[in-house]
Amino acid sequence: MSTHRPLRVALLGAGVVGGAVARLLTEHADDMAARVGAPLEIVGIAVRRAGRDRSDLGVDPALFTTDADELVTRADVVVEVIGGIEPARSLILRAIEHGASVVTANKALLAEDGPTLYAAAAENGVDLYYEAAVAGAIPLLRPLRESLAGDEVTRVLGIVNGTTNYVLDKMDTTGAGFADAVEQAQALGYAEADPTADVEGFDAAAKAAILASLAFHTRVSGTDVYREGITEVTAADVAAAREMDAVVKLLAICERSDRGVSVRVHPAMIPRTHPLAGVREAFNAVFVEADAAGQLMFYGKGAGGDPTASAVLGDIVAVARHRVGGGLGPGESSYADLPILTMGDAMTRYHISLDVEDRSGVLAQVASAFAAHDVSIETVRQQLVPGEAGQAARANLIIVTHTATDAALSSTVERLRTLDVVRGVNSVMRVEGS
Ligand SMILES: NC(=O)C1=CN([C@@H]2O[C@H](COP(=O)(O)OP(=O)(O)OC[C@H]3O[C@@H](n4cnc5c(N)ncnc54)[C@H](O)[C@@H]3O)[C@@H](O)[C@H]2O)C=CC1
Ligand SMILES: N[C@@H](CC=O)C(=O)O
Ligand code: NA
Repeated sequence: MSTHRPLRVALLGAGVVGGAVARLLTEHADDMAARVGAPLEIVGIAVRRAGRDRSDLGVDPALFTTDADELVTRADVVVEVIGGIEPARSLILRAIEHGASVVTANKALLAEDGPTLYAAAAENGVDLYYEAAVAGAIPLLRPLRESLAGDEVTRVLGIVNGTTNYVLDKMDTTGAGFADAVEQAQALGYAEADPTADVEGFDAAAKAAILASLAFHTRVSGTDVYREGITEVTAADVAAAREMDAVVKLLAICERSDRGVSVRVHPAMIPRTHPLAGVREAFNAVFVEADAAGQLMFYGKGAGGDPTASAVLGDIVAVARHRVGGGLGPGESSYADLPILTMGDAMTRYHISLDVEDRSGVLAQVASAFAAHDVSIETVRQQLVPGEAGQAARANLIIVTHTATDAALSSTVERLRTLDVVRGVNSVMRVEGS
């Protein structure tokens, strides 16, 4: 039995994640004490509104407070799960200045201003842990920060947003509409307080920034990440992918080359045979490629109260152990300071669907637009579109390119738009994973 004094834990937020943390911390109190070497005592739970019935959490109602500023000054470990930039940032900094170690799930804040928090933690000799911030329950950041610290990571590629994966999966498998699928994801506790962060790709971009920073020992913020969400993905895009035996996924791609670091988040078609294509509902999956380790794959629940709380609890145990036994976990590592490349430099492939006139010379004109930008075509498929009486015959051209820079590919599309024989560009989507 440990003789160490109880460690005081302050919880900021009792929403989807905070509620699950409070409940699990209480239910597993004995096991947690044994693992840490000291009892963990919840000294307060900051909430926005007092008086709500929270009896389902199984914690003493006297612990709820609306005074988060005061609460953070009397804790050994502060767990921030309110989300957003402010007041989360000020509360974390105040907690650190008062000597508390911090556990947070707040990827938005880390991607916006992580270095300020890491510096404050280092200056005050406390831990700042955030495993839950990327891919929920999946142990991913600790492997990057610790297990792979001796290797050189070259690529991190994956599905890191549960809400958008859920939405795209429902659109593909049940033909659900976009808005209905988003509502379902919200009801299941996957979506952010404002689901715009999910569907516009901000959440995945924040996670990509955190992953790239850890993987490449370089500061990458959310604004360094090229971002496209899934709001422009149409049922026709999903159907076009199906025709190619592919699926549409929102991918986060962090790559290191001789020239620097490229970090992007956008929807892409991936072949159904690719392991990421089988990632359903709100699950996440991330591939990591490292020089010596080769390919690694991480898979599991990336969103939801209990799965996210699992990662938070793991971090609480880690930082509490340091309180008992001494020492600190690794801090920020940004020594490599690699240049951040633009999206134009990224190497990718395009799937382009064109509405063209069905007459001689059309293919040659289209092909010349690709050649002009040194973009090589992998496949071309033509489908005749039944024309209306008296109108010129039309065809749908579906072109998949070989790999080229995104700048060359997007210039090619611009050129295609100017051709007389091209009546319209129906859709353009990147292709990854083959
Ligand atoms: N829900 C999920 O699946 C995951 C969430 N996260 C992150 O965890 C954090 C929390 O997310 P959720 O629990 O889903 O959000 P939520 O909206 O369910 O909970 C946040 C809670 O904080 C409370 N709150 C807001 N301002 C406050 C303040 N000043 N003082 C005290 N309480 C305040 C809100 O009333 C709400 O109950 C966010 O940073 C989110 O990005 C991370 C991974 C997964
Ligand atoms: N809203 C996020 C929650 C986890 O980070 C998601 O849908 O993945
Ligand atoms: Na995680």
